[in-house]
Amino acid sequence: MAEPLRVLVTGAAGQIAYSLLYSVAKGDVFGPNQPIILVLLDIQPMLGVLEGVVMEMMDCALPLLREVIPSVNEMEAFKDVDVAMLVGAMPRREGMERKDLLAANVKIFKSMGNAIDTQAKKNIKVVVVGNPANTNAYICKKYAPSINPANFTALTRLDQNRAQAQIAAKLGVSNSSVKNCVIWGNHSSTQYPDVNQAVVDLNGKSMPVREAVKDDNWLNNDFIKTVQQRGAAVIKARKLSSAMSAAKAIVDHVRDWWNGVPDGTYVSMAVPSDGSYNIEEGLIYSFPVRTKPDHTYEIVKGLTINDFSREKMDATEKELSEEKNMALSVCES
Ligand SMILES: NC(=O)C1=CN([C@@H]2O[C@H](COP(=O)(O)OP(=O)(O)OC[C@H]3O[C@@H](n4cnc5c(N)ncnc54)[C@H](O)[C@@H]3O)[C@@H](O)[C@H]2O)C=CC1
Ligand SMILES: O=C([O-])CC(=O)C(=O)O
Repeated sequence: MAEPLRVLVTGAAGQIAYSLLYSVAKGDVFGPNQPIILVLLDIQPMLGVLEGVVMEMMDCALPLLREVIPSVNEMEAFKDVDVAMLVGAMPRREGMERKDLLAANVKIFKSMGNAIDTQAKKNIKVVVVGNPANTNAYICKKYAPSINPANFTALTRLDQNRAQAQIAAKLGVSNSSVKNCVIWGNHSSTQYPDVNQAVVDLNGKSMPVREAVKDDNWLNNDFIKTVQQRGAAVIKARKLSSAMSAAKAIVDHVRDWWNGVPDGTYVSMAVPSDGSYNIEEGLIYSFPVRTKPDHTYEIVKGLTINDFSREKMDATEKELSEEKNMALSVCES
């Protein structure tokens, strides 16, 4: 069997982690032959809850789980980490936008960037989940200059899954029949869910989603708004933000990054822009990416962008650029 991977989950006493940890520990991300050591980081006041989570992880008696290490010490927790799932941050409540969390959360990611820079393995893979996820990932990357910037990503897979599920429900097909829905930009209400490249398997035949749905008005209006506002709708209903679906999306994101996706398909991840599609370089912007079995990815280039898409891609870029400037001034103050 392979050497154990050291996987860190922050916010480990919180609600997303409670759905995430079992899935990671039983092999849904790294596969059935990869043992793991789980490091669970939270803050001092949550230590009691964290200890309960550790007991439960132990009581699952999972074959791949070699060790569970609770921690409230950031520097210790990041030591030699291979993969970090950065969930720990304040969630929003009803009526807030995710960027309203910026002042409260962004300093957490500055401090984690420092810990990654000095403690983690140099090829660490990071997914930021805590909101505002893209901008927190930008700050984390900035404060870890010794790590390849491409190793910092933020989660927009939940948005992709939401888009895919809306299309599948509209067409009455299984979720797995729908492929290549793209999320552009920020994990916020300006994100642009784009089905122009998406395809669906219908009666054994692959066809463009637009052709199958035959309702451009729905695709260009209600569909986009539903995906953009889904997080807020869940908060309104549950009085808590999405947790089960967020955990599932983290599993999907890291599994596909680690293992690669089949030829001809791609997934959405917020990654540092390399200037593709004229998006400001360095911003953590959600693009379609092709992941590969060597744990790397490339942004899918050359997709046709019409005027409708361009306007929406630019609007979400503008928001990210503004968030970046606000975050930098918070971190420098
Ligand atoms: N990107 C995405 O798709 C999604 C992002 N989120 C975001 O994920 C974050 C976590 O959500 P929940 O688990 O529901 O929140 P929660 O409040 O249930 O748990 C957050 C946990 O993080 C811990 N924490 C706070 N500061 C920390 C620090 N410096 N180091 C380590 N742990 C720390 C808290 O003590 C708490 O246990 C929120 O910011 C939420 O908005 C939620 C859903 C989807
Ligand atoms: O909406 C929120 O605040 C939580 C989140 O990011 C989501 O569910 O997409």
